[in-house]
Amino acid sequence: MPRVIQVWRRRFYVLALLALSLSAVGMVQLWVNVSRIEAALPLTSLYRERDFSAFFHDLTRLEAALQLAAAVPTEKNYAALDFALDLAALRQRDNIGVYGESGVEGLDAFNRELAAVLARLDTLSASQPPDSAGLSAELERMSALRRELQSLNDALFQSSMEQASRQRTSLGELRQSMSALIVLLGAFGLGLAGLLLRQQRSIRALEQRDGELRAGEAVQRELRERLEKIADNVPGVIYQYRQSVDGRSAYPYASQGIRALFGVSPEEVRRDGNKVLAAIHPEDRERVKESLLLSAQTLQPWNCEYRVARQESPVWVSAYATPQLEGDGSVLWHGYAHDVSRHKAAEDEIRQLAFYDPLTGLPNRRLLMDRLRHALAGHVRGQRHGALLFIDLDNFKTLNDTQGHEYGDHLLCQVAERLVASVRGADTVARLGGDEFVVMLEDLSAGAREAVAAAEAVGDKILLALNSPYTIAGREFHSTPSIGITLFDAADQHIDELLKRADLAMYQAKEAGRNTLRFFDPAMQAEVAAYSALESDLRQALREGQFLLHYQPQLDRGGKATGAEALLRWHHPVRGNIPPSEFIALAERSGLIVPIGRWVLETACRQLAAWAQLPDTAQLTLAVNVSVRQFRHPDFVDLVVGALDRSGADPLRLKLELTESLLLDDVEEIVAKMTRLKQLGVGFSLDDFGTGYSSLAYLKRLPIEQLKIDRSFVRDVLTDPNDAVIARTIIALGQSLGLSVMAEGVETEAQYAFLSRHGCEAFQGFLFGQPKAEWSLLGASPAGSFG
Ligand SMILES: Nc1nc2c(ncn2[C@@H]2O[C@H](COP(=O)(O)O[C@H]3[C@@H](O)[C@H](n4cnc5c(=O)[nH]c(N)nc54)O[C@@H]3COP(=O)(O)O)[C@@H](O)[C@H]2O)c(=O)[nH]1
Repeated sequence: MPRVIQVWRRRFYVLALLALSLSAVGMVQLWVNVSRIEAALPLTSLYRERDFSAFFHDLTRLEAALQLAAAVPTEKNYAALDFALDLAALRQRDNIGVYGESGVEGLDAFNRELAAVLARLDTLSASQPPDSAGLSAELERMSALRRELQSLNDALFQSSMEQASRQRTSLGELRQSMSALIVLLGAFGLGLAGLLLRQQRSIRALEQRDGELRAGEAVQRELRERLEKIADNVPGVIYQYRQSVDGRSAYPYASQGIRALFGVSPEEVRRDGNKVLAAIHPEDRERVKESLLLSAQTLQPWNCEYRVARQESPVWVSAYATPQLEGDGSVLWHGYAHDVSRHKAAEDEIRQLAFYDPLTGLPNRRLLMDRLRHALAGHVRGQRHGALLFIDLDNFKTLNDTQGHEYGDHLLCQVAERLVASVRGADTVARLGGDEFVVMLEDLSAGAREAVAAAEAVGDKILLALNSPYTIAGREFHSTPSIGITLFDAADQHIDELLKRADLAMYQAKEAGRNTLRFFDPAMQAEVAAYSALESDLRQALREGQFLLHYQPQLDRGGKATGAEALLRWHHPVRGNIPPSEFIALAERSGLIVPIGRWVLETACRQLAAWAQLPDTAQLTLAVNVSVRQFRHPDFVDLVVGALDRSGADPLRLKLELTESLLLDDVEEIVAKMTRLKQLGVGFSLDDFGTGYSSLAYLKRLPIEQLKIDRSFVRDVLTDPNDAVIARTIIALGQSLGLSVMAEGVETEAQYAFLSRHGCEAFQGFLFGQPKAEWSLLGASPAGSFG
């Protein structure tokens, strides 16, 4: 086979194969230029190559015979030449119509060779002598043969051309059918390849899906195991609970926690959930059932707290579950339940602390106010009355102070018990603090008169109960109460005011001689209203800076100024100057004394620091009044320290005036606070000495340096022998305790002389100067002497 054809064939196959395989993997579209390839189709079957070699063989033979006849022109050689010619002509004749298109080229070559041989044959014929008859005949025959060969050759050429033309036609047809076949094959191959590809893809997808499914299953298995592990390890139980339409219940799933919580295993309740219900405290069981039923009906989440009965103490369980309606009508809850006993206990404790008095266990002020608010909200205006009884023990502070706190605490607890025993279970007995109790009576009666009678009856009962002797630590003790009563109905919306009314009535009872009860008199209402108005004015005064300080000089026996007392003044924008006696008590009761006292301290310290800059005032001390409530405030020491620091005042020049009433409460804490301030250099003076109750034992322990004789004794010191004795005793007491004694409210020279004669060393009063806004206005001489 010719090389070119072989190459073409190989290329075609390789190309076709490549195209098919590319198409099979979906990478290229099959495109085959058939017309190029068809030319290289195996035409060699039509190519009679061997026939041409036979021709050339004949020519070679003819050539040889020719050469021999030319060289040796014998008859024999001519005969051989004749035979060679004959043979060539014969073969030509046989093969006409056999050659294909490519055979034409071979035939051409053969004819060119043949023409050359025949030319030489003509030359040979012309060179032979004409007398050789046999030879001439032979030559004649050869010429005829030559002509025949020539014509045969022409015919052969013609036939070859026709044959070639036919072959071309059939080749064209073959090309077309081959193209169609190839296209068909290509298309089929493409389809097949696509199909294969698709199949391969689906197999791959299936394999992938299978892999994913397997992986998913593994993940799910792991997840399930993990969830079960979590569910079994969380404190509490995670469950599914089903209630069927026929009333049966079951736990299709319950974590292991169900054992600890309900004392049953998950297996036990898988088909029958009643064991869990049976474990619920009998008092809570119905409530649990009802709430479940409601959840099933409404398909709302179920949230319930209940107890699980235990031999020791019940366990509080908090359960939460969301219901889901099943196809068969049953309800399936997915839920979680856990032990909340500790939370409950903590809640109870917090509630107890927030709403109950730790000493007596009675409701505190907060709970009382809450119940009062509810009581008012529940009442229909004018239809039912209630009553508030404000109870204060008459001599509690004395008892507490002389006998100690424990004794006082015992008394308070016994009072609480007696109060509770004196009223109905629905009524409220509260302790506000200290020795103050409040009893709230509800639903007394529709009519005010009957309500008054009912409240009075309870009040009398309480009076009687609290008057009975108490036994504390084996000793008998007597205590009496003062009771203030006020009625309320739905019209009363201001619970603070209700308490104020009862409080005021209680003060009326105190003023009426104690150990009695008083009803709030509507005439007191004006006072209540005035108090309320004053309170809000005080707040405004603080905000708007309506306060100022006045200074009253304090002198030594020689009349030389040693310092001053800072006295608070309130310049009311409408009412003008309001004296402290009219608002200090209210400020104390409302708690406003704390911010007001803070302002006084800050201002006084700044004044001290300013005086320190001037020679005339640099040596002066400044006394500042401190109320009991202010001193008891936990931040009091820090407040003083802060005021000194901020102003730069010398602590040695600051004197705090405390009242005896301070000593009625928690002396230990008071001593500790005073000691801390004393260590900084701050001095203390005991104001209004002689008017209250002071235990000498405590007095000795206090880091005070001065006693101030109350001005009520000074006022009548010359006319009332008792006051004179008191004044002299205080002076003597001070001397024996190593304390200086100051007489306040000194208005006359005679008072001054008397007190001075009996050893009083320090003085303050109008005799030396009224309180003034500035030191310069006080009229002291440059040496600081007055009068
Ligand atoms: N907690 C605080 N209490 C304060 C403060 N400022 C004053 N007060 C207390 O108010 C009460 C009344 O005080 P005030 O009306 O200022 O009366 C003082 C003097 O003006 C008055 N005084 C002084 N000398 C005389 C006198 O010769 N005769 C006379 N009739 N009165 C006189 O005495 C009051 C000072 O008393 P005291 O404080 O006991 O030394 C009064 O209890 C003040 O303590 C404050 O900032 N905080």
